[in-house]
Amino acid sequence: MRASLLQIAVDPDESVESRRLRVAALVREQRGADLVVLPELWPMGAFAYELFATEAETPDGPTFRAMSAAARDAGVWLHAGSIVERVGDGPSRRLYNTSLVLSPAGELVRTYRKIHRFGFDKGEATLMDAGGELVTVALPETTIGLATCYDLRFPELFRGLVDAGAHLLVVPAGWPARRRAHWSLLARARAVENQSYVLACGTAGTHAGVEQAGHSVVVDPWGEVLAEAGDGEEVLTVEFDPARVAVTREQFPALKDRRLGLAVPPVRD
Ligand SMILES: O=C(O)CCC(=O)C(=O)O
Repeated sequence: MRASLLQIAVDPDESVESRRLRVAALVREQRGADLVVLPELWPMGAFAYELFATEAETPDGPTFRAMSAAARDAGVWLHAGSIVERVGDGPSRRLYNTSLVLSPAGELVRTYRKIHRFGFDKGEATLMDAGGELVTVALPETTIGLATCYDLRFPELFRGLVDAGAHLLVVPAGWPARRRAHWSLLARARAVENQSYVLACGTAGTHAGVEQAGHSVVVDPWGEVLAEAGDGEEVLTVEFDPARVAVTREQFPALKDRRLGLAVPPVRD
């Protein structure tokens, strides 16, 4: 299986529409890949909070239309990263950080609304609503499980995806450079503990004053880094055998030793 991770530079001097056209052209260049992955909120940037409302769109909006045509022209499965999804209008309007997965025919196959919102008492955590549903997608070669950026810090989400049949965990992100070490460490941890491939695709550049970590990475089910990007915009292409997940889980069957339902001891003073 061949995957291309497009580590897009998100800089404020490029308009959202120009970036969409540029990214669509990059996706078209990936003909021959089985899966192409884009980062989180690449149209405007994960920290461009002031653009969330104005650039919010529905899952069949301008980003989908541009990516649909590009996926079809390239004949690839496309994890199109995430958009700010708008649901409803007026006072009842809601926003979600929503990933889109498209088939090689350009159809929208599944969406995933980011479950863990980042920012504590500001930013995404206050501007967006949280998703509540684990999402997997069956591709011809393997089953992928979806997570987004800050989700990477929550191992129980990934264990849920594995229980739902995922062999390959796809994590689009807009991770800041300041915590790059966490990004690399957590991507490997999620791969090792879940005996799964991890494809983690971040952004490059600086937007809203936040330098992005880059260093998109592909980790195999043994925790080995198969490929890692640098700091700038880059296409990271990697070939791997999805069957290695089943082999790893059989040869080192740690997942079978899980002890579920352990009683929580009472709190003592
Ligand atoms: O967890 C982190 O350090 C970064 C998370 C983040 O930037 C995001 O979810 O947008």
